[in-house]
Amino acid sequence: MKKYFQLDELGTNIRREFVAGLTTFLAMAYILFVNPNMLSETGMDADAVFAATAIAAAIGTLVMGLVAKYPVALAPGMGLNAFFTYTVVIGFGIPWETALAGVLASGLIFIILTLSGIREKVINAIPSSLKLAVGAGIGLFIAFIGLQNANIVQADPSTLLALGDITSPTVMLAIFGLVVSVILLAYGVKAGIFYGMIITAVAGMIFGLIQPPSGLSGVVSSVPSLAPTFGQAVLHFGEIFTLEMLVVILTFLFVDFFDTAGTLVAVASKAGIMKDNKLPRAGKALFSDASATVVGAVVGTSTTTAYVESTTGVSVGGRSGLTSVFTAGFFLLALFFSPLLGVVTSEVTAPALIIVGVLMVSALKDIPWDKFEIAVPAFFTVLMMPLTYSIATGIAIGFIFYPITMLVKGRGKEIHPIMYGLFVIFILYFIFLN
Ligand SMILES: Nc1nc2[nH]cnc2c(=O)[nH]1
Repeated sequence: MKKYFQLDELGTNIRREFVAGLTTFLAMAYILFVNPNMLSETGMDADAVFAATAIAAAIGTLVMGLVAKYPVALAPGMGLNAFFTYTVVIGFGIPWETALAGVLASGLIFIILTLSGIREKVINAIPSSLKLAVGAGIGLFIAFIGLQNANIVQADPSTLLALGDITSPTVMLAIFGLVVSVILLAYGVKAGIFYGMIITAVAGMIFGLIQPPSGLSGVVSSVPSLAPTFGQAVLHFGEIFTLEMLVVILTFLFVDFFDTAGTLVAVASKAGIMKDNKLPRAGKALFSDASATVVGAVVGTSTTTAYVESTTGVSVGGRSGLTSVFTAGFFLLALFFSPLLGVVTSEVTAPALIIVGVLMVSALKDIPWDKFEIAVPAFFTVLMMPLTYSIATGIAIGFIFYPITMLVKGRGKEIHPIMYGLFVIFILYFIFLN
């Protein structure tokens, strides 16, 4: 096992990979509750979606760990589950079974794109400064998710966003967790984020903000049935051949493509596994991601994708695919211990998400801000991710500016032809999206 995962070469060990796998799992565990909650608004069975979420995450993450050997975990994405629920099913009135068939189609197209090597070529054509910007933007995005989940920031009718009610006990618990985790990390404790989560959960139980598990039934439960959602995507595959579904499928494809590319680069840079600004084994990592979407659609969930939360595991030392194998194992275990996961509330995970933001924005220091032609696309890439609540939209806006500023500054020769292609595709994306 040590040899297969090259633990010695990567300067890691089984214990550290285990803590990393558990940390990533805990940072992502909220999806086990958020996803069924959201998708059930379409009429899907919440218990089946819970099981589908855990199974899709476990299989996708296991393949990523074993085949691509990346410390990257996967689960149904928060951007695309919202698009699936609120735009496709509730907005367009498309039945969830057909929408799920659309997810399946996008996953299959992805596999074809990956096998043809197109995805890998696109990722490698992105200039290093924009790759850094993507990583930093994802950092802001994930910190924003954390701040929002913990209600440290909240919606405001006049300014869109404002500070939340920081005197509310649950918000105070999240802030307590944040301060504890920051102090542990400042002292150099590698698993500071993980210990911070445990301390926050225990404090939450002591102060009555988190329900402690009671008795055996509060800890273990049977695996919910997948029957209501399993295979519906396949059964309804014949319904995707409409113009409306074509737009839906292309959106699934587009968002997943760039979200995954940005996330893989961000996590790989953080883990120090990028070589010459390129992703080693990129094809395998992309294939793992694409097949996870297919598995997810078949069992009953919207697009499964590489999670930015994987950086929490990397930040406690996770470097190899073994981290992912452990994370996958926890997702499988979660199927049996679903009541226990109630302890991992958003107040417990929020500090981790916010601190990961701190760690990820460090990429900003390597962007040449004194070069206006780079500063502009990098700035929009970073800023628009949290503001539009979409990694893919941030990338699209930033990448539209890149050839414009580079050409005007007389640096046209340095632009990779693929970046021109993306310029056109992103403009078309915005035209047809609206
Ligand atoms: N990269 C990524 N990470 C996430 N974490 C939660 N949701 C998402 C998502 O949609 N994309």
